[in-house]
Amino acid sequence: MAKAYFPMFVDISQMKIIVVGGGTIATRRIKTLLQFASDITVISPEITDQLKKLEAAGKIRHICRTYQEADIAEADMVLSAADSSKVNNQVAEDCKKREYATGRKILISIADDRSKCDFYFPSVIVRDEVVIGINSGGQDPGKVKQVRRKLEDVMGRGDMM
Ligand SMILES: C[C@@]1(CC(=O)O)C2=NC(=C\c3[nH]c(c(CCC(=O)O)c3CC(=O)O)Cc3[nH]c(c(CC(=O)O)c3CCC(=O)O)/C=C3\N/C(=C\2)[C@@H](CCC(=O)O)[C@]3(C)CC(=O)O)/[C@H]1CCC(=O)O
Ligand SMILES: NC(=O)c1ccc[n+]([C@@H]2O[C@H](COP(=O)([O-])OP(=O)(O)OC[C@H]3O[C@@H](n4cnc5c(N)ncnc54)[C@H](O)[C@@H]3O)[C@@H](O)[C@H]2O)c1
Repeated sequence: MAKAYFPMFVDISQMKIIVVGGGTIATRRIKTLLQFASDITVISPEITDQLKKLEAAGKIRHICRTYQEADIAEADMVLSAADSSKVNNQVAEDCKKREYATGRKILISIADDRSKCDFYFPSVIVRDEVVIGINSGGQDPGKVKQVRRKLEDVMGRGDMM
């Protein structure tokens, strides 16, 4: 592997998480995050039916409009998964600007540009008290998905995946 990333298991249960975009990728990641976090706000003019259900169940908040800079002001973690590299890029820049102004770290993941990610969103399997995170250092997310499926075949599929 060219550059392997260390799998650091972090407590995100108290983190304020902002997700920009409410499409396929945002939905997949929010479903993963909900196993570990509860303060998740989605900023998006449109969201998937699955996200609508999660909002109706009180699991997430939804702000129904396009992204604005102020949205990331209090965030601990920001995921940007809009279908516009201009928007995703703007989110990354605003987070860096905010970090510089406050000296407070914001963990950033930008879905269409690995070079702007502070961390890589892992593929996750949770079985009882065991959490497995899979990652390819940004090299091959498709292979990561294959490995996750093979592991699930061996372990049996959980309810969440
Ligand atoms: C693990 C998983 C978690 C999740 O997303 O939940 C994940 N990607 C998954 C799937 C997937 N991603 C892509 C495809 C279609 C192509 C293919 O088949 O290969 C598929 C397959 C599919 O969707 O079926 C394309 C893609 N991915 C990235 C870029 C941009 C770039 O590389 O710069 C592009 C081009 C996008 C474009 O077109 O613009 C970037 C990232 N994707 C990451 C995570 C981070 C690195 C993790 C690692 O490498 O280990 C990283 C760097 C950053 C981040 O986003 O945090 C999830 C599998 C979950 C599961 O199924 O278990
Ligand atoms: N990292 C990965 O695993 C991976 C895999 C495939 C695609 N991608 C990339 O992820 C991004 C999203 O893909 P998708 O399939 O979820 O797209 P999608 O079309 O399903 O969803 C895009 C969402 O962004 C929202 N949006 C658009 N403009 C916005 C704005 N200004 N502010 C807030 N929200 C806005 C839309 O309303 C929609 O909800 C794309 O850039 C794609 O290239 C990443």
